[in-house]
Order: sequence, then structure tokens, then C-alpha cells
Amino acid sequence: MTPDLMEAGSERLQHYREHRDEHRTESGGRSASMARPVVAGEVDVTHGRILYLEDVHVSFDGFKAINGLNLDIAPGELRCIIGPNGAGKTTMMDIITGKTRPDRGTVFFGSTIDLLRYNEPQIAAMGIGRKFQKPTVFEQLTVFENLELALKTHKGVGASMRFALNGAQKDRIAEVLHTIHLAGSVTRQAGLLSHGQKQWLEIGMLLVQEPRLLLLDEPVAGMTDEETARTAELFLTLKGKHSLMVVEHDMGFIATISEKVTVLCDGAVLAEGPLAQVQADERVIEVYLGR
Ligand SMILES: Nc1ncnc2c1ncn2[C@@H]1O[C@H](COP(=O)(O)OP(=O)(O)OP(=O)(O)O)[C@@H](O)[C@H]1O
Repeated sequence: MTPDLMEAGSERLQHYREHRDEHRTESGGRSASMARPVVAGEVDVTHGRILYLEDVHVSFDGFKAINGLNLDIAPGELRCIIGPNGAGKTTMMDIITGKTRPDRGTVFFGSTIDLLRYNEPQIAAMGIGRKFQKPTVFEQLTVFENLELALKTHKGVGASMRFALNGAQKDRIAEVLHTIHLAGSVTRQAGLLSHGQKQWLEIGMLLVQEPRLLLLDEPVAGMTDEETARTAELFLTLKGKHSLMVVEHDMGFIATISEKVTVLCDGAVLAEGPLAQVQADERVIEVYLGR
């Protein structure tokens, strides 16, 4: 790039920054299309939080699905979220990932990024990966091709397979293959994998994108005991390098991986702490564990 072009670019950026606030909407500046794209490296965790929710509310036709939710997650933490059916766990993840807009409240990624100003693709691109309960790998492609596609799509070259991976990208895929226990199945068609392997592959497809925060919805549902144990090992390996929020009903799995557990009920936090502590909480026993 020539110095002229660089100068013009930096002027445009400066102009955009100066006028950014003028584009904010009445609803607290939540016009996602006007938000400046954020790159994952910019997430400021110096205040000890990668995710921060305060007094979040969402109603669906008058029904309060999320009702004054407060939650924060530390960088590198592995947080387990439990709660009865309808507690608001999925809705909470929908809010964090930009799928659902809250009626009010604060949702921050690090201490500077107001997630309510961004849309779903922007939030994914800035480093929040989400894994839904059902695996959604590309069954006709090989394990390697699935990872390659996830990496290329994330890097913005679309779904094209024409672009060759560079050395660092190949290394990243090799590292992820090892992490998800699929290094021996590189050329295997994804459709031929077991349910557990498909789940790991989908987690791998998120990992190649190097997310800061991973939201995982019932990751061990339908897994064999052995697959569940390996998934626990996997999550313990990921902890520290990534922050993880795991929503799960399998209490054995929670007991293996958890440090701090948050119990949601009626759209708010009912209890929070070590598993043994929340399991002994009368309110928790009443609404959830004692059912
Ligand atoms: N789009 C929607 N329209 C109307 N009601 C909704 C909508 N999404 C969620 N709800 C309601 O909000 C409440 C919370 O639902 P949510 O799916 O978040 O709970 P959950 O804790 O994930 O439950 P589960 O453990 O069964 O998955 C439920 O009563 C649900 O019926």
C-alpha cells in the first residue's frame, strides 16, 4: 500500500471514530450494522471478566424468560450452567451471541465491548463461538475438510476451497485434530463418525477459529460414557486457553469438570458456587435437583 492510500485510510478511520456516536439509535446505540467490527485480540480482560451481564430482561409476549439476570465469567474460566427446563439457559446464550435482543440490561465482552451493539456474525467473528446441542458438521466432507472450511469461512474467504492454507493454518488444524482426538481420522468422512466424534469435530471447527469464549449447549447429550469422559478431559484441556460456558443436565459430567456452577431459574441466578454447595442449597433442591 502506498503512503497516500495509508493516509487516506487512516483519515477515514479517524472520521468514522469521531462520528460513530452520531449513528447510535434511540435504543442505546444498538444498531448492529453501524458497530465497528472488533477483532478477538482487542478484548480487554484487565478487569478480570471476559463476559459480564447485568440486570438483563427479555419477555416473549409478556412472559419473562430472562428476568434480572446478572452473571460474569473470568478469563479462562470453565463455568457450568444448570437449571430446570425453561429456566432461560438457551435464551441467555441467544442474548450473548446476538440472536435475541434483550429488552434492557448490559451485556459486555471484556470490559469495553458492548455486545448489544453487534449482530450475530460480528459477535462470532470477534471470538465468541457457540455449539448447539445437535452436531451440524458437513457429513459429505472429511474431518480435515470440515476444519479447513471452518477456518477459511472464519477468515473471510467464503466457502471456497480454492485458497491454499498457509503453514500456520495447517499447524492450527493439526493441533486442533490432536486436541479433539481425531488425528487418526483426518481423511474419514464426517458422516461416518460416531455421535461423540461429530460433537468433537464441531468443537474443533470452533477451535480453529481461536475463540476467546465458547458457549456449549448440552455437549454430552447422547454420548456414551466413554465419550462423555473424553469430553470432560477435552474441556479441562481447553480451560485456561479459552473461557467456557457449558450448559448441561448431566450432573455426573458437571461434577467431573466444574469449579463454579450457576443455577438458573425463572430467568435469573438462583444460586452460584461449587457444585456441592449449590446441591445443598434448599432453594435449588426444591426447584431443580429434588424433582
Ligand atoms: N421465542 C420464544 N417465544 C416465546 N417463548 C419463548 C421463546 N424462547 C423461549 N421462550 C420461553 O422462555 C422460557 C425459557 O426458555 P429457554 O429455552 O431459554 O429455557 P432453557 O433453560 O434453555 O430450557 P431447556 O433446559 O428445556 O432447554 C421457556 O418458558 C420458553 O418456553
